[in-house]
Amino acid sequence: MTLPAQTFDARAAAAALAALRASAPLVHCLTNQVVSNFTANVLLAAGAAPAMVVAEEEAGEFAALASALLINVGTLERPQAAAMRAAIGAANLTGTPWVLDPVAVGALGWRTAFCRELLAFSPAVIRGNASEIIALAGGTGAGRGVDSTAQSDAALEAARALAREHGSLVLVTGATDYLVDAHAVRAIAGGTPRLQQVTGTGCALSALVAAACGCGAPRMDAVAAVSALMKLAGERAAPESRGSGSFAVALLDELGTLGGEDLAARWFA
Ligand SMILES: Nc1ncnc2c1ncn2[C@@H]1O[C@H](COP(=O)(O)OP(=O)(O)OP(=O)(O)O)[C@@H](O)[C@H]1O
Ligand SMILES: Cc1ncsc1CCO
Ligand SMILES: [Mg+2]
Repeated sequence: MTLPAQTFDARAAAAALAALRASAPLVHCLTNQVVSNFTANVLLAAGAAPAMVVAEEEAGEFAALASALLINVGTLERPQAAAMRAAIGAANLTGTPWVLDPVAVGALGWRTAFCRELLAFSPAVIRGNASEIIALAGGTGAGRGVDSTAQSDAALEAARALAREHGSLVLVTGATDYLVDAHAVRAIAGGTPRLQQVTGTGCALSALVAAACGCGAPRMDAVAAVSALMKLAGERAAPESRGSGSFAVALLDELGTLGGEDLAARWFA
């Protein structure tokens, strides 16, 4: 049975965001072609340092010296799959935490099998929408392409099963984000549906999750912090913008401006 969700610790998250900004983690991104540039800009805005080192010949070398690694299968192709295996292998040898974003898992067979194979290599965090998390855990969660057809709370059982089996934290995103480990569920509510009208906000959040894993703060607090940061940046950007284009720009501005004290003021009960 799923545990009742508690709200997250906004003060601890605020401290974790400060630690992220202070440490400027170097995030190695093996991500999809659609969101690569946006992801790099989101990381920079939040105070991290992005690097997209994509060749199989270099991916292991770079993963070994990065603060954290992001694996996102959104536009997976065979050479990229080889680079991902190399990067994860090196990351696990050197203790670099890595994050899995299982884009469109459940909707497509090859990437579903690939992501299930990767679970054996213990991702620090799995971040996906509800359909992806349900499918990754073995359920019938096929979304509509890269989009979820389920609400995030429908994926809580699946998230807990993944957390238990693989020792990962799982962040299921949606109107409420749920951060799940084997013992607890923390809810981060808020944001704006506008976040779904710009491609790659979830993918870029997964990169921020990697930054959170590489910043030295307690992992649960740091991942909650970046979930809350994306939600609050969306809330602030929405009224400043005229449509998707200006929303994306305002979102980057807000990601760079908001600090831990803003998270605490928004969510501290
Ligand atoms: N209905 C909603 N209301 C508020 N925030 C939302 C809503 N749906 C998603 N979000 C937020 O949008 C961001 C992306 O989450 P989403 O679940 O859409 O990821 P995704 O489907 O993987 O996105 P993408 O594949 O485009 O990168 C998260 O910050 C999430 O909290
Ligand atoms: C639109 C799209 N197609 C493959 S990956 C991606 C980015 C959002 O997940
Ligand atoms: Mg996604």
